[in-house]
Amino acid sequence: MTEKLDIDHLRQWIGRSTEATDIVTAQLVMGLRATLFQEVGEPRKGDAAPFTVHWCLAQPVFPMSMLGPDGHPTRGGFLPPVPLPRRMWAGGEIEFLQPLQVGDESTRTSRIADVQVKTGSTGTLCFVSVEHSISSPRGVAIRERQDIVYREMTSSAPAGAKAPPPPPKAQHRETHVSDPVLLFRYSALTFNGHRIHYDRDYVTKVEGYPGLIFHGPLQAALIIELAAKLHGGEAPKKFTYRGLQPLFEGTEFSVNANETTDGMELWTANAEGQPTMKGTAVW
Ligand SMILES: C/C(=C\C(=O)SCCNC(=O)CCNC(=O)[C@H](O)C(C)(C)COP(=O)(O)OP(=O)(O)OC[C@H]1O[C@@H](n2cnc3c(N)ncnc32)[C@H](O)[C@@H]1OP(=O)(O)O)C(=O)O
Repeated sequence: MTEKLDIDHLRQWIGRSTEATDIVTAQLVMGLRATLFQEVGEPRKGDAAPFTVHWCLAQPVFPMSMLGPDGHPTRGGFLPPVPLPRRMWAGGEIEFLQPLQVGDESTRTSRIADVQVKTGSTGTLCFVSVEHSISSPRGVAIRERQDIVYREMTSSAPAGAKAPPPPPKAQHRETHVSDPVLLFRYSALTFNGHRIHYDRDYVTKVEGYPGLIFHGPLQAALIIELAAKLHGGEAPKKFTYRGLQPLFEGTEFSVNANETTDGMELWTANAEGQPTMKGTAVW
């Protein structure tokens, strides 16, 4: 049973802000490269880190006694106390201004930008948008908006679910396997205690999904790295993305790109070739 959503109360969180600082270490860069299927190498001070290393930096650390049932910090601190039980990373927009480097001290300033309730095909959704600005000693490195969605506990497939369309064709495709060890490594790198990524009993019996869920930011990170690789190693100026459906453990998945007149359309897809996250990159 879900508590009633008091949107006026939740919107009082808009404008709250927080700041945290961390250092881009060579060890972190090696771990992230390995998790992004890149050559690990021997990163040295001043070497560029993977483009989304900031998602591993200065993550909130709370004692075990302050965690909620899903493994995230109890809501109602920086994030509003949304009473819907199932949290997901919905999407966002990132502007890359300059790369973070090994040895950088980086500060992230975060602000709750919006809280909205919507009705989707899967039930009630509450979106919380958080804006972040990430700086390095050379100035602002990244600006982004992250959309987090909280979902009610619905039983099954979206109402009126139809047969999926044919999988989209890709000019560029990389395939990997969504091994639970990969998910565990990314949870560890991001100090993300969310049980849906590593606790199979919890994700299937409590949240009702068929298996462990691949992180949204890990899909986005792989997409961004592919975009940059296809564009001479340069991160897009702007990347806008949205999670469409969960990607589950244990299957092959792909990272895909099509060049367009303005940049690239990119997506991750499950073993059936159906997109699970899609994004647009412009340079
Ligand atoms: C880290 C971390 C957690 C994770 O990584 S969780 C894993 C990654 N995330 C996902 O797998 C989410 C995949 N997406 C979905 O499952 C569905 O898209 C979702 C979010 C359940 C919504 O599906 P619905 O079918 O119920 O929604 P509709 O398509 O009918 O849309 C209803 C309105 O909501 C807006 N909307 C939908 N999706 C998004 C989105 N991704 N971002 C922003 N807004 C979205 C849509 O535009 C509709 O709005 P209207 O104004 O047109 O009504 C961790 O926890 O840390």
